[in-house]
Amino acid sequence: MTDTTVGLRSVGLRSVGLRVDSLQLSRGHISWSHHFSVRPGNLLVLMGESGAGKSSLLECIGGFLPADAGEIWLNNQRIDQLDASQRPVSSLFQQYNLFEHISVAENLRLGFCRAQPNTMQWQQVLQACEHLGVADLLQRLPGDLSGGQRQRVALIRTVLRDKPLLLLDEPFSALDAVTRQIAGDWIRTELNKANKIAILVTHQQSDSDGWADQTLMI
Ligand SMILES: Nc1ncnc2c1ncn2[C@@H]1O[C@H](COP(=O)(O)OP(=O)(O)OP(=O)(O)O)[C@@H](O)[C@H]1O
Repeated sequence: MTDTTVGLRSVGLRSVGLRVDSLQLSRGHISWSHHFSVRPGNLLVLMGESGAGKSSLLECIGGFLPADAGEIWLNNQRIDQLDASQRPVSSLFQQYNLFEHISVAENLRLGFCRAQPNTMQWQQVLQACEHLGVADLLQRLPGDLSGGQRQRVALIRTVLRDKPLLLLDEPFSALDAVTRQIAGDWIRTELNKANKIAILVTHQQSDSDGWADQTLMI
């Protein structure tokens, strides 16, 4: 069994933020035990070799893989017993989750309640699109985008949704070095602005060096 125990001492058992408490999960004959916490506004970078269980942990926190034992608390609410659709979590998985039959703009709107962002929320989306270099793609279908463009669109939707916890599974894997830097800096800024928490899976030590408040190796 792989065991990750970090952070609880520094954050204490305060109820704000994310607390993953003696969480046990398994896949086939592999099992993991996780015990850590993350403060509001902070970014936890999750690293480990291929197959180590990084995506499995995100899937469990997101509600797509049931835990065998333990609890997950977010801002004073126990969330591990909620269905995935009810968890206050916004996830970016490796497949990017874009709907192919609707435009980029419509995909971005889907991140918001009844697909109707208010004026301020839509303004933030448009600013993010400018900043990340996808503003001229809004009327295209996802199938007409490159892998890196799709990834940035999905990242914008995931980060700007009105959810306090972001799960980002290799969000920069299709980006060149310059765009990666811009995207990482942008995530950091958005976390600080909205006091959100993010768990970001990566294979690059430089992502941890550049943006992490804490790093968890599994
Ligand atoms: N849907 C599944 N059904 C059964 N086993 C799975 C499933 N998904 C992953 N696994 C297994 O669980 C283990 C952990 O996989 P996981 O995808 O969590 O690792 P990872 O650290 O995210 O890997 P990578 O860096 O390659 O994305 C692996 O041994 C993998 O083969």
